[in-house]
Amino acid sequence: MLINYPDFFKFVFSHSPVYGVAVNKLIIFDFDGTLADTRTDIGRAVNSVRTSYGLPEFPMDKIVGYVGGGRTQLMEKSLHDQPEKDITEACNRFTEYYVRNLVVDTRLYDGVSETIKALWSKGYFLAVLSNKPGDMCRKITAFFGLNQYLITTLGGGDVSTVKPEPEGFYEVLRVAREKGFNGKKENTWMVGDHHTDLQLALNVGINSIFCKFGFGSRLEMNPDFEIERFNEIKSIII
Ligand SMILES: O=C(O)COP(=O)(O)O
Repeated sequence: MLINYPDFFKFVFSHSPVYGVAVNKLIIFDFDGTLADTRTDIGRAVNSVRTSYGLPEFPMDKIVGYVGGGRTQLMEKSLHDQPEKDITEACNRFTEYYVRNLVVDTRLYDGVSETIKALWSKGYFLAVLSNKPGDMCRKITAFFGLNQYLITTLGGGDVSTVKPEPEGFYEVLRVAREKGFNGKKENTWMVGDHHTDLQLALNVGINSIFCKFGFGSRLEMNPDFEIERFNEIKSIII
């Protein structure tokens, strides 16, 4: 692996208590609709499942409205007109297509790489907590070169529940503490585009930032902050 030395030293210094820099912020990002616009690739994978059952394709915007609660829920909603279905089998068909086509049209939103790097350079602990299956999430974050900045990337299947249940958050917190995070809940942020992200933040008592550029819906949830562009996170947190 090639080490970028200026970045490496920035990390060591900023994450080392020896140098007296406070290591006190944990920022947890949702994935779909927050870091990446994954709509088209998810949509194609869903339609591949529908056609495998002999069903007509759904328009993308309809499918996008079903994303957010993880793969099982996505399959249940996307096959609501197929009475005879085995959801486990449908999930397998979805996975089989999607793992081979994870990053065809998927793109990071503007400012994501640069902002993640800036937050990491400050010594903050960064993590991804998604309802998307964890192995798929990690493949995409790796593809975009984000893994080096993340203490962990957790998704569906890594813990037994999905957001807004708090289990995934507590696992991220455990990893962060193990790596030296010494802050409190008021120094912890959930950044997402979906009501499950905002509900999770409320459930565990951390700050929330709602990404208006994403494709999720906030429903009746009230985030602490809203952003139009990803890089606005810097002015809120730094
Ligand atoms: O795949 C989903 O259902 C949603 O994934 P997300 O939590 O990263 O938005």
